[in-house]
Amino acid sequence: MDSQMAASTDAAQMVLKVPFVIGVAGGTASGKTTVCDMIISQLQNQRVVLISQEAFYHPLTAEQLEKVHEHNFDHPDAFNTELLLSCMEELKHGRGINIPNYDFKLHRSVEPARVVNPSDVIILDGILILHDPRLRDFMNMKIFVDSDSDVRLARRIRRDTVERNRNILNVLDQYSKHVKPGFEDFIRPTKKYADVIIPRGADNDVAIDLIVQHIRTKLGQHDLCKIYSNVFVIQSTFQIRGMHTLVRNAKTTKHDFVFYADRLIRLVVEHGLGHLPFTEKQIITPTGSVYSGVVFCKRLCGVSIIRSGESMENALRACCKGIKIGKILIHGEGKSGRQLIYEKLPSDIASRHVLLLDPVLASGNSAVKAISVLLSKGVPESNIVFLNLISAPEGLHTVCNKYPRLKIVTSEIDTTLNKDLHVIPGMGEFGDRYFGTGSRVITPS
Ligand SMILES: Nc1nc2c(ncn2[C@@H]2O[C@H](COP(=O)(O)OP(=O)(O)OP(=O)(O)O)[C@@H](O)[C@H]2O)c(=O)[nH]1
Ligand SMILES: O=P(O)(O)OC[C@H]1O[C@H](OP(=O)(O)OP(=O)(O)O)[C@H](O)[C@@H]1O
Ligand SMILES: O=c1cc[nH]c(=O)[nH]1
Repeated sequence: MDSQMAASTDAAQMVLKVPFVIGVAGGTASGKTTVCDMIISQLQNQRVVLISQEAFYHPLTAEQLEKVHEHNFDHPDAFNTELLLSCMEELKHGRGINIPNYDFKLHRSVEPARVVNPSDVIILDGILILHDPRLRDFMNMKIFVDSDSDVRLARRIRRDTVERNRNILNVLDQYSKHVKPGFEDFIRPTKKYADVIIPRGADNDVAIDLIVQHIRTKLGQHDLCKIYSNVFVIQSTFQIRGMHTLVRNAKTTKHDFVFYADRLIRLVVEHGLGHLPFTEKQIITPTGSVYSGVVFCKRLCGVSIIRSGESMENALRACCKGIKIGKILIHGEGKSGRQLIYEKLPSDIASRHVLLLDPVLASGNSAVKAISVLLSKGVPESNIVFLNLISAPEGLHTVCNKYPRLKIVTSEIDTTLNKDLHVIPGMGEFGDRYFGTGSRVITPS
């Protein structure tokens, strides 16, 4: 494969929509299926697929079939988790799959297999769906349906005797031998992995509404924001797209570039300030009424990465009167080497929240170096908000993996980097265009 093809394949991988995966666990007859159905029916205009862990039961051997009443269907070993993991890997990469069509009477899968197409949302449900850490790693949201055990037993008896035609004594025998111990030993312990625990199962409309709202928000976000909860992209509008169209255009004059870059920077700075802590305050308005408001965080400072980061200082000063701004100069050596050349930072920086300024996040090497300087001065990682105009996925992966507690605020996430580590589509050499020092146009490789 030539380098151009390799680059475009990489770019295609980057733009591939990663599904939002939800795991729904809970004891037998807790109402998992009903919760999933309610979520699906509320996510009307999304491509949603439900995959039940029950489809992945190992088929019973002839010997096991003879003693089916003694078989433990409530143990993690009863499931072919390796097969489920490989199915999830395929779906994650946008490829359709066939999953077993498990027959509960025959205790094995039957033809035809069920075809599952790539989807925006994948819901995995099952008693032990949160048990294997590798499966949990696929999930963006983990739910545990927590219903009263007496209610669950009553539902189970009704379901197995009325709907599945089973003998009540066998149902009770299976419950005390396997179902209850399986719940105590393996299912209940997975509750601690859940992001959301739904008490009263499907009767809890409020919890289900909140879950659906969260999923809708996540679906509207860039895939990287689904992966990294510390990445924030400012809400796109036609106005913002229009400004990006101007600054990204190679033909835009220096004057216009500076004008529109400044407008975008101002928006990013305002958004970034919104991530600082506030304290509540009530004031009296001229009408004599009480207004319940907030007071801005006072202990903050800016730090710009020279030279492009300095273009963001004016916007920060315009928003925060008299703010202290430190500087860091980093020299790039080859593709990954970064050396600190100079730093001048407020002496009490360790007790401040820091807005780190750099309009372009490319490989992330400069950012990692600058952040390590801040940490070495005693700034807590969670006190840093890194502000960008554009960010490449590679840089976001690098910074977020190394520093998961800082926040990154950006106005757009680009597609990829080219072999020279320029952001694609990007806006070229930001510093040269802003300060008028160059005329080089970067060609996509
Ligand atoms: N008797 C019997 N039980 C089985 C078999 N296969 C699975 N089970 C039981 O099915 C249960 C798993 O399904 P449940 O969690 O009850 O399924 P569900 O219908 O999705 O439950 P909710 O949606 O939460 O109401 C386990 O407790 C197993 O004991 C089988 O072939 N025979
Ligand atoms: O994520 P990275 O791959 O490290 O690249 C990003 C760095 O590149 C740009 O600076 P540049 O080196 O062009 O210097 P300048 O600001 O002086 O123009 C940008 O302002 C970042 O500091
Ligand atoms: O595309 C890029 C990459 C690094 N720095 C820039 O200014 N632009």
